[in-house]
Amino acid sequence: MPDLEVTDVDRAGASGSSAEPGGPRRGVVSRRGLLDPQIMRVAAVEAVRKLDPRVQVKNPVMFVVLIGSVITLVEAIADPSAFSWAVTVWLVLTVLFANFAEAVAEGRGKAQADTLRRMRTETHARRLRSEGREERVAASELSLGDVVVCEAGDVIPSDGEVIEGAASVDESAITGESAPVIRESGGDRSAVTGGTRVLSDQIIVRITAEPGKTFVDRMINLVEGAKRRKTPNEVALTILLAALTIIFVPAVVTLQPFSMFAGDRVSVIVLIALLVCLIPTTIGALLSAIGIAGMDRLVQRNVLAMSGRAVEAAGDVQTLLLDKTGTITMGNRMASEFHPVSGCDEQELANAAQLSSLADETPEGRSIVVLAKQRYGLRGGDLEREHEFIPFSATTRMSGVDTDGRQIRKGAADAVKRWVSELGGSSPADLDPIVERVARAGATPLVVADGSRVLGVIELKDVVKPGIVERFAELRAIGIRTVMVTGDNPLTAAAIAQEAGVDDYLAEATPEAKLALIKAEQEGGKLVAMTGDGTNDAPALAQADVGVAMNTGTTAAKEAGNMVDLDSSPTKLIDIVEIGKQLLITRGALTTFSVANDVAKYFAIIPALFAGTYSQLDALDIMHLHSPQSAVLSAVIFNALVIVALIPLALRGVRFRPTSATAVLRRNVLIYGVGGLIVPFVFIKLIDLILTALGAF
Ligand SMILES: Nc1ncnc2c1ncn2[C@@H]1O[C@H](COP(=O)(O)OP(=O)(O)OP(=O)(O)O)[C@@H](O)[C@H]1O
Ligand SMILES: [K+]
Ligand SMILES: [Mg+2]
Repeated sequence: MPDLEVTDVDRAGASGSSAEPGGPRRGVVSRRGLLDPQIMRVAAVEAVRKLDPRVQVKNPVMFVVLIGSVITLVEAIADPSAFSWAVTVWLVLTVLFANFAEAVAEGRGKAQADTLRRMRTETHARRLRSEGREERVAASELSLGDVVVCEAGDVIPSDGEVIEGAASVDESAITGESAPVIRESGGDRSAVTGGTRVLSDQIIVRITAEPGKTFVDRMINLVEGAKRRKTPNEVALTILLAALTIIFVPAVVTLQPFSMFAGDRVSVIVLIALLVCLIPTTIGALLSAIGIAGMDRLVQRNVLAMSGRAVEAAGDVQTLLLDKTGTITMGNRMASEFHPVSGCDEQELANAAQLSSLADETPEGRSIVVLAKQRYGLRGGDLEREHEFIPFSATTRMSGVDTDGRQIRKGAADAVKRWVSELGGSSPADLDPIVERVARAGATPLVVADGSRVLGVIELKDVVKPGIVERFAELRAIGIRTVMVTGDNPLTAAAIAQEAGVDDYLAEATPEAKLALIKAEQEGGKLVAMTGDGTNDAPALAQADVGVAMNTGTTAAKEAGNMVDLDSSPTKLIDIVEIGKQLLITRGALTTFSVANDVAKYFAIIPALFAGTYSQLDALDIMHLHSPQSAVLSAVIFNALVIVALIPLALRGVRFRPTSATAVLRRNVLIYGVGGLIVPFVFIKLIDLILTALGAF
């Protein structure tokens, strides 16, 4: 049983200190920079491997370029010329550059996956047989429902739920946080992760993960992008890009009759080069890199996103729901005082409170036993008679014991008062003022009743996590409304809501009420994020568009959400929203740039190509490129190089400042649209000059 001393350690661990602006801590997160030479080397090899048509066919734009390069290759072999070979080489390079962009984006994740794999190897477990005997097995042999013992020094062999005991655990291998955290049976902090290490005491853990499906396994899949699927937005954009590609095929092919009419047949090579310049290769090449890099940026901030869709949704979130206990507050509510009503003394209240909590495995229940024991000694003897425990549930908001003809209950004030009146009792006049006083101070009042007789109130203290007010103000600045939802009473909720600076709160919320609130917001057309840690948050986490579970939370919560915050920081959503917005803006900006670019290329090359044929086009030939062949090749080279030039932007994301959506849009159209129109003219001319100087054409 944990005593009061460990609490301080625990607070340090659960404090979500990442909310502080101090240096980042890293667990499995790779420290490598995105453009690290090692990652670049691996990516260069990957880029060649990705030439596989089965890979390419998933990206219609680049697939067309690949087919084009095969055709020009055949032409170059059949009728060799410096021009045909040059175009062929640059078309292949175009595809390679696109592959390279994707491979670099994947690089850091692959490195992290390797680190995680090393962590997973060769752990042993002490499995408990049903007769109570212990046996040593390899961690990989553990299956769902097995029960294992872990002692100080042991690595926890797989994911599980603590069913007995409490221990301090070093989770730094996963979270990078060096302060130990408490893991204990009952309540919202019972989940343990395979690969973390027990530092003190002993716990009995029931395995909750099937072999090969542990948290670390999922993390490996995730950072490696092995199971990455296109998000609906990406699919939609890919279809649009494919459509643009298809439209350009006839547009290019019909150039042939024009030139034939003038008695000057355009070669297949030129037509293909032209087509590649016109289709949206820039965004086609960088689209998946942008998505992968977004997920990677989240991992860098210790957030694991299980779906790319959630990351995108985060960019548009308007409402954030947070649960109170464990998310906004530290979450170890400790009994700090007994307040008897008149006609009852403190010892009687403490004894009843203790009796009702002896089997209450929640942190609240245990802290009540500790406080009562400190003041009046242990009263376990009362339970030698027949008894039945009533466990706490988020729906009844009560717990207690039936023993020796007595029914003792403790719980939320309204719940216990209702129970008392159902038994024909009534609450004493001084109860409400006590409850109110405790609640107004931001503490949680638990009313204790022995049958129909109310004895008094237990005060449970909790502390708001530091630094939260400022961060909620930031959320407000980017237009997100914060709502605290809690099972606690309205007065406590109001006090904590004010202290934390949330915009709104919902009190006495059952799991169903939390779920209903999310649905209501969503029906209003809003995207909703939810942050929570408890099993009672799980339905809401599953329903939310962005469900962020605290890593300190229960397995149920972590499985229900679509993101896990390894730092368990309630304000991590600010980072998540920022990364989501950045992802959407980056994709939009590069799409704008890409399309503007293609339009510009059209007007840069066509006049050069036909100036000799149709002299009317001379007026349009503002660039005066050296020759038609030089014009085409310059455009192809520019088209390939622009992909390389934009890789850093695609990976890092365009800079994000918290401003309104219209301001962002205006800025992007200006920079990336107008820029996209001008840049090709400048660089194609430059490349043309270089080619001419080299005496190429
Ligand atoms: N072990 C317990 N025994 C009896 N009553 C409890 C116990 N733990 C909590 N309660 C009461 O039940 C209420 C609801 O608890 P619940 O865990 O659903 O929500 P919460 O943790 O207070 O809020 P949040 O949803 O913000 O985490 C608490 O506010 C408290 O009054
Ligand atoms: K293009
Ligand atoms: Mg909770």
